[in-house]
Amino acid sequence: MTRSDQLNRFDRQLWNRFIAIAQPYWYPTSGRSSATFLILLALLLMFLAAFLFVVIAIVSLSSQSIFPKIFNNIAPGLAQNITKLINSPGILVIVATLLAPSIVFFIYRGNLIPRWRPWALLSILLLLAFSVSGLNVIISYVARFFQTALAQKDQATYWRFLFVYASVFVVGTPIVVYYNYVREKLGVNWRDWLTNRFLDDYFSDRAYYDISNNSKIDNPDQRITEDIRSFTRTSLDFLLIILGSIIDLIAFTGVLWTISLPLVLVLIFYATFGTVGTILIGKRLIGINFTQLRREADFRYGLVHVRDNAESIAFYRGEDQESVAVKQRFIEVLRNFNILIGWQRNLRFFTTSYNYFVVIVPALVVAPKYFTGEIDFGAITQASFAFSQVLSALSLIVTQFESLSAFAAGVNRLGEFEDAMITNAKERPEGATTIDMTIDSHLALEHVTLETPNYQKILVKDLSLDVEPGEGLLIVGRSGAGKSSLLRAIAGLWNSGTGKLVRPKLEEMLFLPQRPYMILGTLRDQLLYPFASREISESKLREVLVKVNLADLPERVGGFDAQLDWSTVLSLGEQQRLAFARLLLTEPNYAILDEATSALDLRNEAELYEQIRTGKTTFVSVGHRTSLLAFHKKVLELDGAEGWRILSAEEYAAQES
Ligand SMILES: Nc1ncnc2c1ncn2[C@@H]1O[C@H](COP(=O)(O)OP(=O)(O)OP(=O)(O)O)[C@@H](O)[C@H]1O
Repeated sequence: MTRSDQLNRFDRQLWNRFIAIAQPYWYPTSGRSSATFLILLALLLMFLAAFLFVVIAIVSLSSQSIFPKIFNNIAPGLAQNITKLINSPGILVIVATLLAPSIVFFIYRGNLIPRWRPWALLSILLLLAFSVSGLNVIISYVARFFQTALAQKDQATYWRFLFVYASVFVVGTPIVVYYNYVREKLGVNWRDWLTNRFLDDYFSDRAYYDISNNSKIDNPDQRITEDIRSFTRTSLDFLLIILGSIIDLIAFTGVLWTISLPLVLVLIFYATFGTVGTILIGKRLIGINFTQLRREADFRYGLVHVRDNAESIAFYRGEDQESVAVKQRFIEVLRNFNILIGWQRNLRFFTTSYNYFVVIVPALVVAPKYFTGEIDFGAITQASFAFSQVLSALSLIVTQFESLSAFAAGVNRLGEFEDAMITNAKERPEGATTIDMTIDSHLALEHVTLETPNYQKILVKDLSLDVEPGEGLLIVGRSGAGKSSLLRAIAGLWNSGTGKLVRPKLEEMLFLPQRPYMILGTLRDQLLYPFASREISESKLREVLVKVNLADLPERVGGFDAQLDWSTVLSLGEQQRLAFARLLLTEPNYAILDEATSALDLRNEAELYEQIRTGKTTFVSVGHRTSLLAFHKKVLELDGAEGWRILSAEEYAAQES
């Protein structure tokens, strides 16, 4: 089965992924906990329905006893029905529906109390959802009464129910407004929680680095921003749509049943036909939506890439090519989008005609009853309304299929991303070995064979060496020989291969990568990076800037709290000197420098190394210049064909001269 076939389906994997992402906000995931979670949710619904009944009963009975005449005019029979229910065994069901969930929630309180906020918001939201559905039922009755009064020219009843109609809206407005507000609020809280969880996973165990090398996971940025936002929003929307549908189904099937039984049967047949038809026509949409999300993200990334590399592109005058490349990505977006709207069109042929017939079907079935005088005029409108309500409840898949398929695509993207972060994303072949890592006070490699992460190429074979404190090692070799890769292995970024690596804790080492890295932040943040919480006085910062020949920098850029786009404002050499300033402030035991002075003139380079040599720091450097020999005792030469040699600095200098 191909990957896109897998994405095309509503299946168990999709459900498991959905639960794995959605559930932890509400209930911890482990073992069979998703069954517990779903049961708790169902119990909450039952509890709220019973609770709402109690509230309505109290309000109705007390209104009836205070204003019996008005109440019986507006809601004939309501108080009697409630009293009948209270006096029947039905009351036991209601009491049980209130008690059982309370007991179960009490038993599971350990897992629920820390998550009280989402559950409280959800309870309010569900109560409001019940109220909105209840309002719809009330409106259907009130409209029926005043339309019948209209047809019968019964003025008094007409005005009375028109007034009731208006009052229902007055009560309904805040309910509907708050229903939407609480839904958004819960959506935001959930997004907040889920985004932070994904960010934590993304930054732990260097998952962001491994994912950047993982060809399956495109555009993690979009997954964390857009995909999570639409996930939380749409999940809540679906929950409420499903719940609303169930309530409507129960309430309006009752209404419909009292008007016409055949209509209920026609309805069930019609809805089943619609659902099956929609799934058959629409199932391709999930895969197409998945591709659409990816293409949109690729297109946006194309533009971000141009922004990040604006100067290089401008020097090369690469506009034409960049524009073609970006437009090509946009063409891909549109190509898939055209397929998407083609399938949406096919689906809509079906759903639109399906929806048109909703108006005709009840009229066909109910009108003869009106002509024979079996039902009143208002019942026709009420039947149509109830029919369309129940039908849309039963046709959930028909009406929601497009958004459901987009949602499924989003769930797959997030699920895949989460799997990659948790399993730590390295695409390792079966039986692949890794280099052992041991923490000690010195740096040493014992019989290390280092391979590229995908195990396609051996970079260096059976390498053993020792870098004692104060000694210093210079790694040389032609371009592509594996010098930077060896540093990556020391840092623990790469570990494909065999052998043993001994090194101090990472806190005692500082790596300066080949391309100086400038963070988004102030000059002070820049200097303190990556240990931003240290308290270092401004005079100390100035002292260090003097040492790296950047004494005038604070004045030039507007002080230590200036925020600039540092990687464009500073020259490459200035960025390298700033990186050295970090080194001087951190004073690590080992400094690992990957051509960290390549953009500097010889004098500046020598001065920087000199500054550090006076401290306690030992160097491991990669570089091509023989001038660096003065600061290192040993030289490791990689020949680019898995071989290596260790020489003293003097031997290497003699060989080069
Ligand atoms: N993420 C990666 N996956 C697979 N191979 C890689 C990856 N990164 C680099 N390589 C390959 O590993 C080899 C060694 O790369 P490395 O960056 O260590 O070279 P280097 O000796 O530092 O070169 P230079 O002096 O040009 O910086 C190269 O052939 C490179 O193409």
